[in-house]
Amino acid sequence: MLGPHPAAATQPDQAPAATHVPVAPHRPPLPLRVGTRGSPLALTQTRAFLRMLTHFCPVLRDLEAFEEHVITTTGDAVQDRRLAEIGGKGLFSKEIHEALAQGRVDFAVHSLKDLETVLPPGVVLACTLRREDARDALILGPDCGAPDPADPYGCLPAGALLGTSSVRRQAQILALRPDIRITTLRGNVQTRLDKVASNQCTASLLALAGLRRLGLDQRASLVLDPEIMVPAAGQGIVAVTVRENDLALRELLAAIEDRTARAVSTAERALLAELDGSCRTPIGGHARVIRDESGTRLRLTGLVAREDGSFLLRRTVEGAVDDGERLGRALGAELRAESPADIFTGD
Ligand SMILES: NCc1[nH]cc(CCC(=O)O)c1CC(=O)O
Repeated sequence: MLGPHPAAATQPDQAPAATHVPVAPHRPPLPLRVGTRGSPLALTQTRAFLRMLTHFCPVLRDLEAFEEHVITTTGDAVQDRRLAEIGGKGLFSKEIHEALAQGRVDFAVHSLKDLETVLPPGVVLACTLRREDARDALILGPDCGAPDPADPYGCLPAGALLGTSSVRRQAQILALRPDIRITTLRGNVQTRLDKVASNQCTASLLALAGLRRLGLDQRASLVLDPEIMVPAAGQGIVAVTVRENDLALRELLAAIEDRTARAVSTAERALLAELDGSCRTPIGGHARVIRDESGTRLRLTGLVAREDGSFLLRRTVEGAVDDGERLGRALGAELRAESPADIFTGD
């Protein structure tokens, strides 16, 4: 039914200027085909983004304007092993970007934190959307005590079984509570909540952003201060990728970009790129735009740790809002210089 997509055709340069064929820059060929993962969170994010795009761009206010293409990624297909053991980057985006490069979809919506720092050739980050809360939340099961913000892990009984597949969360909690045991917990957000509720693990840690978007944030027993639990780079930000040469779509998407989200994600992703850890290296990155009497600036916190929590290094730097790339690189280099080398080589 689709046939060759109009975007694939080159503009006829033989069209005589006298005909004044209107080439409206904001009217891309329809339908626009959006690539997305099929998890409830991915679909919720994708549909919210399409609503926003429609609101911004009235020409798309047509039910036929979009076509949703659900693409299963390696990260979706593999549920029984720790992601860190599968190895490789872009586990949640590789197949989607193949579809983009091959012209099977026109753009793709992702959780920025699942997007590799170096995108495949010909693919660019078209826009970053306003950040939802970047913090992690503690999900407590029936064996836990009452949550106390002054002592966030005090509610976890000795030897509690924490369900997580994130080495970043694991390392940070073990640094404060070495008695805690870690068990791999994968699957979508609802599955993980169910495993805590049914006591298959004592507690878990999830991004508050995902819970909020799914309307499940009442399940967050306690939200962790980013100083206690440094979030992942890009956590809470939805990002859209597009073909580098699709200038019309890039222009459209750039217009709805949230500039603060771009500034913080540039810094966080530059930090991640500089550290170039394996996915077994616990790394956190969290930037904020600070506005006070001394002006507006970017504050970036980075974290490097050992998986077992026996080493944990956290540093914060500040700089100009538009200098995130340099700031992230500099902080990454500093953290790397101060960490034992084996953390990055995985020996
Ligand atoms: N791969 C898991 C993933 N990717 C993005 C989110 C949450 C939403 C976000 O960070 O924007 C989650 C779930 C979680 O970490 O709890």
